[in-house]
Amino acid sequence: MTAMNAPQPITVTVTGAGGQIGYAALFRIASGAMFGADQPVALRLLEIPQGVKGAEGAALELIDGAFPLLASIDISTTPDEGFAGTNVALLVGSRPRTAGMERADLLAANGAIFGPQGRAINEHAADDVRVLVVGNPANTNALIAQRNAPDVPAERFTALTRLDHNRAVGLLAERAGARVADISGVTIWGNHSTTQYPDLSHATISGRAALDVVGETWGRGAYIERVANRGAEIIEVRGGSSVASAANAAIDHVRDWALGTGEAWTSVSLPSTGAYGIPEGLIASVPAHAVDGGWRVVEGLEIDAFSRAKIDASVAELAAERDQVAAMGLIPAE
Ligand SMILES: NC(=O)C1=CN([C@@H]2O[C@H](COP(=O)(O)OP(=O)(O)OC[C@H]3O[C@@H](n4cnc5c(N)ncnc54)[C@H](O)[C@@H]3O)[C@@H](O)[C@H]2O)C=CC1
Ligand SMILES: O=C([O-])CC(=O)C(=O)O
Repeated sequence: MTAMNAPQPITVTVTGAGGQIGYAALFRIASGAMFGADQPVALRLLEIPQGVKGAEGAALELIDGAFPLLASIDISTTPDEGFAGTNVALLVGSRPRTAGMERADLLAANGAIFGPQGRAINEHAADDVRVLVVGNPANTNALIAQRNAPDVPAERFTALTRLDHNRAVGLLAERAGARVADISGVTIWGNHSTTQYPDLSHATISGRAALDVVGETWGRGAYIERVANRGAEIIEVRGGSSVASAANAAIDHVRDWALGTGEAWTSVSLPSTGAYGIPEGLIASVPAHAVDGGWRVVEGLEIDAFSRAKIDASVAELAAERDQVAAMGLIPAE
């Protein structure tokens, strides 16, 4: 018997769907991990011609998964089609850095991807579209997409620092011999890069100050380095960059955005409205609750001198990236 009031499917577009993170994410989205066990999803897989076979293969396997919540699968190679009517856009596909490439080359190559994608989202996505950028350099790619989508509210554009957040929580739990569920109040500030600041100042483990449990020497020293360089550690050990944990974090991010965080907070890269001294417009990681389908930055946290310097350094990197892409004409003038 068909359910009488089955909800309409939520349309999710995944770019780079033929790549590794796409492969790890699609099956979990289809299984209900993103919106819950009662919410159907329609998947749109957006690839470039070179990657389309990977997307086609994933689509064949999605059929073979016989997921009851999977309403449809469409594959496209143009952003206009790929974002048509989309409610959630996961921008995973991007140009990885290759040997000899300067950061400026990477920013230019990605500008050529995220500018047109931003414009296509502006023109063709659903009115309630929510965007999560995973492809690196994620924060600045998100800025490029957002600034090319002037009709979409700026706060609908976010970048992934949930993987950094989850790493920070996981490594703290391991060190303290605690359960992840007993940890709260961890924050990642700034850029998804090695300048990020994993901040334990307000974190607790079973109600005790985390810095008292693990000690300041570690919590404000080796811990920060470990979290900030975890991506490189994974590459060294696995021989390839994080895939399943990145897909997991992207799903956590969208699930919290859609369903809410309750009392807990998480870390999200959001367009700044000036909170905590972060220049307006930069897409920087902050502590946030999700309430009624929107992010609310956690207010009133005390920032001591150590934290201030760390936040400022990462935010300065974001400002420099913004200035570079502005100089290249990849974001429209203010
Ligand atoms: N923010 C974060 O925490 C993390 C970000 N990443 C980043 O995620 C990105 C994807 O990683 P993987 O899936 O492992 O890479 P991958 O190389 O396996 O897949 C990327 C896919 O994107 C496709 N693609 C490239 N340009 C595209 C475009 N214009 N439109 C649609 N598709 C396009 C490629 O054809 C390829 O299939 C990389 O930029 C990586 O650095 C990875 C881990 C964590
Ligand atoms: O470091 C990389 O290349 C991939 C990445 O963003 C991460 O693992 O955090």
